[in-house]
Amino acid sequence: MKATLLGRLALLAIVPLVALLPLPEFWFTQLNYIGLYSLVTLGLVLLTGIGGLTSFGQAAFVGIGAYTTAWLTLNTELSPWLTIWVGLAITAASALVLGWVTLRMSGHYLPLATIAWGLALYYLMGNMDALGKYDGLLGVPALTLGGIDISRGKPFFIFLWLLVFLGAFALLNLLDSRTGRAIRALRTGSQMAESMGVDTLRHKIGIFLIAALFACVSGWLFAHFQRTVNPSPFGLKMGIEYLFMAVLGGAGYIWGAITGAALTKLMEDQLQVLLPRLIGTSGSFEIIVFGILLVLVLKYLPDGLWSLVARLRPPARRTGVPVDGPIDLPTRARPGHGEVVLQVQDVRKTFGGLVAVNDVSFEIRAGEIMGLIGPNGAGKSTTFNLITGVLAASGGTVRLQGETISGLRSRQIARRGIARSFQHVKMIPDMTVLENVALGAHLRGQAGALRAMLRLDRREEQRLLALAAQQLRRVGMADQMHELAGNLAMGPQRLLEIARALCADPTLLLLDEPAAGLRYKEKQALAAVLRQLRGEGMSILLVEHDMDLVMQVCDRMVVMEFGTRLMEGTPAEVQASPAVRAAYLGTEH
Ligand SMILES: Nc1ncnc2c1ncn2[C@@H]1O[C@H](COP(=O)(O)OP(=O)(O)OP(=O)(O)O)[C@@H](O)[C@H]1O
Repeated sequence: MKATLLGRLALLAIVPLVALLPLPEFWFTQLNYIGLYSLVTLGLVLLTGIGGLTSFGQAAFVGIGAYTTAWLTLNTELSPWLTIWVGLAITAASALVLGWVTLRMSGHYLPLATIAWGLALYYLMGNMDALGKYDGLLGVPALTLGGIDISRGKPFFIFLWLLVFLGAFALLNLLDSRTGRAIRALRTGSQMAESMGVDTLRHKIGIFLIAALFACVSGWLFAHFQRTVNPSPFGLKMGIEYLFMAVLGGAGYIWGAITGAALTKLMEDQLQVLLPRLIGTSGSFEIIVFGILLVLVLKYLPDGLWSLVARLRPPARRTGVPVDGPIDLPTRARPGHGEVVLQVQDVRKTFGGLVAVNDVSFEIRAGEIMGLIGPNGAGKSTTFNLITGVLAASGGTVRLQGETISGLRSRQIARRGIARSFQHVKMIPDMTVLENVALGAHLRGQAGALRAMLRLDRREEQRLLALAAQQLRRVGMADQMHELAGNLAMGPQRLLEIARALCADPTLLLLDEPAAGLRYKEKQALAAVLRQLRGEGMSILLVEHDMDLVMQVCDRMVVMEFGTRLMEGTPAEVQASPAVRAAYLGTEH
């Protein structure tokens, strides 16, 4: 922590020191453009590289910041120090509306909507008399601080780059937090994050908003730096160029944003001189080179140039937040041993004409492991998805401790005390095991994005990480907590999912084929963990194909066939049943 803080202070101190260097004015102008681009790409890294949402419309948000301050300072007495807030408010309102409409839909709606948005705003700026049409607005006043003009040269350089670094630190803080883990989970699709209680739509809109606000600040600075605004720097071409900068630098890395912005600006300048000379005619040929470069980077270095630097550093290891501190988080009231925890009553699911689950009923009691077995296509996963809210039931009721949960969304069900694992492990490979597990504790914290950015979340963060470490010890993975999750073998990956689910302090644990892909020893370790959890009073529903494991650990089991409940009984009763044997062998019974 201290090392990080010192490093950041050193970076901030370097800015005024660089300004003291006897560099030609031209270089400061270059660095100023790089800083302005970096502010936009920082937001894009969060949005696209980390959140997995593509926007071609960031230049339009830059335009809003620039035009707002230009128009207001030219037509009213407002100081630029006030117009920035107006620009931010307009940006926030447009980003919220755009995000709210498009982010609810999956697929390519956001990229398409941002293209439409970029084009619409470009033509709006170019056609409004009040905004000077395509000539724009001239004579934007200078930005002054204490009577000093800070809108050009070295003073602008210092102000701008301090903002760039502070913005980068805020984003780094954000990513290293409860909200940051939720944001990083967005790329894996919404199912896993929602089952941890994350409101994925809110988080998507949140990062879209943050990226737009970063772009707006860049536009505000740009208007006072250029002293004039016109639509061309805010068009779709520039929107694509910002995306190129983020991809080139490394869309998953905060420092990749600055790297990409710097390289693009420097290359652009060189190419604009060199290419017309080589070709013998003038034109924007650099765009062709950028296009080729983009293809090459995506093919050979999909994580961008910064990934080369990131590879040199040791795997992420948190030293700042101690993981053995007090946990001190509120816990759920536990049901008494033998009390009914889950009641599945006449649950039904149809897909068109197919009845995948046909009026199935069963109960799970506190402190027992219930197996849900059956041949392929019997309806186990569908039943699992009906309980966890991934699918809406066509009929029947599911109750958790007497409260009806059917019809609720999966994050609402998670809040009520059901935690789950996935048939195909869902985790974030470039986060550490500890961070992945801490994602399971999402609902046990409250700190939001702003608190995280300002580092006011440390007490809570310490508790969440201590809790994650405790659950990792519980499943025997204490030694691996600082490894990258992507490096784990299948056995530990399954245990990671169990530890993550346990972080939610669940009343009921639902495990979807946890033994799939495990070797014998790993299965034994899994069986030991399940028995230990039952010993601690946990109720577990186990959907599993591995009969050895099921017979070893389950107290009772429900057997399904063709969507219906074939029988329910102890492992011995199920094993002795001719009907079950026939179902598995595919013979008549
Ligand atoms: N989204 C869906 N749309 C249409 N049919 C579906 C859908 N999901 C499942 N089904 C069908 O419902 C039936 C039950 O499938 P389900 O995946 O629940 O079985 P399962 O017992 O979990 O099988 P497995 O052991 O192979 O995972 C199957 O016939 C399957 O093809």
